[in-house]
Amino acid sequence: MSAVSKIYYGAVINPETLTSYQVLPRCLLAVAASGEIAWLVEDVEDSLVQDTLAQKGCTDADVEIFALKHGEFIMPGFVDTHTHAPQVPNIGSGQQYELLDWLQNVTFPMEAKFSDLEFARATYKSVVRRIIDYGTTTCCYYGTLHGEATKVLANTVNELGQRAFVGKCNMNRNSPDYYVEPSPEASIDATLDLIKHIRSLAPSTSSPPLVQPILTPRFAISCTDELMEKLQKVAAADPSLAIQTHISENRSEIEFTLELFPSSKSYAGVYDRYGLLRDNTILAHAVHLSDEEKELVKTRDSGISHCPTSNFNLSSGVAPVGDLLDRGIKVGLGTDVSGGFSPSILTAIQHASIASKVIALQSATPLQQGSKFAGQALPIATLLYLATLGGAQVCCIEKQIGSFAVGKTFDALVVNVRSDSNGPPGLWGTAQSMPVDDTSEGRRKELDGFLERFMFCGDDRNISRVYVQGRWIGGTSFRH
Ligand SMILES: Nc1nc2[nH]cnc2c(=O)[nH]1
Ligand SMILES: [Zn+2]
Repeated sequence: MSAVSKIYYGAVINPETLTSYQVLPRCLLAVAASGEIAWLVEDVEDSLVQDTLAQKGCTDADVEIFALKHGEFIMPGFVDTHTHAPQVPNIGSGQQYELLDWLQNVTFPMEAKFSDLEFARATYKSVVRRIIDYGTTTCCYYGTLHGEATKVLANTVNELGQRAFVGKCNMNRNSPDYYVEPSPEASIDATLDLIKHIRSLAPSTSSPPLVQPILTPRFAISCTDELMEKLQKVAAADPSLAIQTHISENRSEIEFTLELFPSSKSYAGVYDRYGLLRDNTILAHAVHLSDEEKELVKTRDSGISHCPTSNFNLSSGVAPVGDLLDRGIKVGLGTDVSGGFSPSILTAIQHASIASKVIALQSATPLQQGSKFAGQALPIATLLYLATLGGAQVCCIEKQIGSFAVGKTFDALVVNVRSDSNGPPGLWGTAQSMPVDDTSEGRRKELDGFLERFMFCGDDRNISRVYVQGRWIGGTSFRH
């Protein structure tokens, strides 16, 4: 690890498990020039900061110290495990449709426009900029079916410094004539070319690289058997290559999938048959999986991207996240723009909470023995985990990001709930002055309250700084 280049002093929120997180009102955290966390001391009184720095061999002269104000805190950046960059211009339109009609009437016409590289350049620049400023430090992006436009997306992400997985859609059937790949061969050639391009972007210093390729069969409906066989070969030849797709989002979609693949018993069975369910596979939605499919997903160690905003907006249903968690399946959050109408993971957190409450309200039976989450409202700790460390697990990068520990990289947000953030009024309260109860317990309680209110009524105005790999890349205080 390189020498310490920056020290942060102040309140830190650090996710630990699905049911716990650390609330650290006075933390000293050191970041190395390489972007890794060099050391972290959890509880340091103001009067002891200089002594602690001296003990760690740091003097004011050689490192920059950023002291947070009262009402500011640091937390890990958000992980969006599923979104569609080319659909951002469609946000807020088409909510009258369910999935299959929405794709035909709203989504495919917009995605087709990305054959124009100038349009792709201008749109992706503003899309990625906005997603960073919303606090997403790692994002799993679907591009369009166009290889060249998806290279533009990958280049843009790389230039703006976000951590991401970027894939082009494989889709050679059940799509309009103006927006479909001509053959399985053409689909695979463009995919391999994109993978090569993205891997060539990697600077040799960061491991894993900031931007990684991801195999992206749009969904089973849009891929012929022949294309699925070819995708299987690409995946088998490259076990480190991540995979993303949609699964079991909408009842008509499931019915059609089973018609198209009559030899598979289930939707998950289709992907499994083609070797596409593995530990680095991200499955978006999983609203209507059978128990047998959930067991298959668990056995393969694939992850689920829970996309509650989209699931409500396209009337797809409510994913049984508590049950998935009880089964030990990895779960993260996804915005699924523009099925979802917000690119903010904060909105996904809020809707994940509401979704879990809808399930809890509908659960007629008392909790089953051994179930920790099913049928219950998800607590703050779980929502925080899904948005950060859970998402990192789904992407198989939990050793690098998702929480703060020595050796992990500093992918973080500075959250500001002070009135000078211009954030939502609900957050103002006493954040400007000193804590009402200036004891260690009082400070912890207050910080916990700030976190909860940020998660439930905060927005991008409350995110003043966004860091990826130690580098300041966005937020309201960032000069664009
Ligand atoms: N929500 C959503 N589901 C899909 N299934 C196939 N394509 C899509 C898409 O673009 N969005
Ligand atoms: Zn999607």
